[in-house]
Amino acid sequence: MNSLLLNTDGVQVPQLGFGVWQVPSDVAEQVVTTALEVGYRHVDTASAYGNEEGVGRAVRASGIPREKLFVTTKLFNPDHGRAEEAFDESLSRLGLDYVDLYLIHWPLPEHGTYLQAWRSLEKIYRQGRAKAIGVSNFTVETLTRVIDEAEITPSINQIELHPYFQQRRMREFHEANGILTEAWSPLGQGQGLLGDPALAVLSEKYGKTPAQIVLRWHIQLGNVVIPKSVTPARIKENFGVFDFVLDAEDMTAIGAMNTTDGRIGPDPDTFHWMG
Ligand SMILES: NC(=O)C1=CN([C@@H]2O[C@H](COP(=O)(O)OP(=O)(O)OC[C@H]3O[C@@H](n4cnc5c(N)ncnc54)[C@H](OP(=O)(O)O)[C@@H]3O)[C@@H](O)[C@H]2O)C=CC1
Ligand SMILES: O=C(O)C(=O)[C@@H](O)[C@H](O)C(=O)CO
Repeated sequence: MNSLLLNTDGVQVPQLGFGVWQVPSDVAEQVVTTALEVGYRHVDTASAYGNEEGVGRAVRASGIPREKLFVTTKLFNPDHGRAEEAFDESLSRLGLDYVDLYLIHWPLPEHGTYLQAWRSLEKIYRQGRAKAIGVSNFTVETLTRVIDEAEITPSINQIELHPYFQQRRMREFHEANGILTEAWSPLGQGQGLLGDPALAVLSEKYGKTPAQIVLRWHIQLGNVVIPKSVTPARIKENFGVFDFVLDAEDMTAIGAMNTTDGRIGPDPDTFHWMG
């Protein structure tokens, strides 16, 4: 399993993780248990997903030493002004003493509260209760403000990223600032992308499924990647991406799949969902 170094105190993140958006808490307990049995060591949840309890139960029952696991959760939008309390509530639902990564879920630029929230995350980090801190859905503009005005640069920005929406500008910005790019909806939510004829050609060439081709592309780009599945065979399939390498020509071919209107999820500049 590949790991990437974060910009904070030598903390490493397993490059392939397991996402649990839209998974009810009891199902999350089952599928995280399956994922940990398959070999995943990194789980991505959020307060907004309503499944931190199930994730925590699976993590605690796994028998895997806590330091070998990487658990991420996120500060939900209505909690920007009470981040320390919200963090305590997440820890308590997870039943853990610390998380490996705590993220601001959305920047909500019109509310102007993300810097205040970030200062609370810095405090949580200094207390050792989050081994690393980062953001999600931040744009060049909102990230620049954090970098310029806060003391700690976010270690990761988790953003929508898949072959139809490749986020080149954000990836370049992250690289220039020592921030890791983490891809959400990395399989395009399993919709049209996985049936694309270009992926069928590569699937045939490498003897790998379209999902494995896409995940391998993310790995070779240097993204942290967190596919979600509640299907045991797919959970296993998505982990099978470390035994082959896409050649440069095929990386370029997937690079050419980018579209100008490929976004599936909300636009961070205008998304103000309060739950
Ligand atoms: N920070 C943020 O704002 C956001 C973060 N996220 C995070 O990213 C994670 C992943 O993103 P998500 O939106 O869930 O979408 P993904 O791109 O991971 O796709 C998940 C969908 O693809 C299907 N699928 C999974 N594996 C395969 C496969 N091998 N073959 C065919 N279909 C497959 C799943 O079906 P099934 O489950 O039925 O097997 C599910 O419907 C989330 O779970 C969450 O942790 C997501 C959105 C926003
Ligand atoms: O999954 C997440 O982390 C999200 O933020 C999304 O659910 C997002 O809120 C959304 O897509 C709502 O439609």
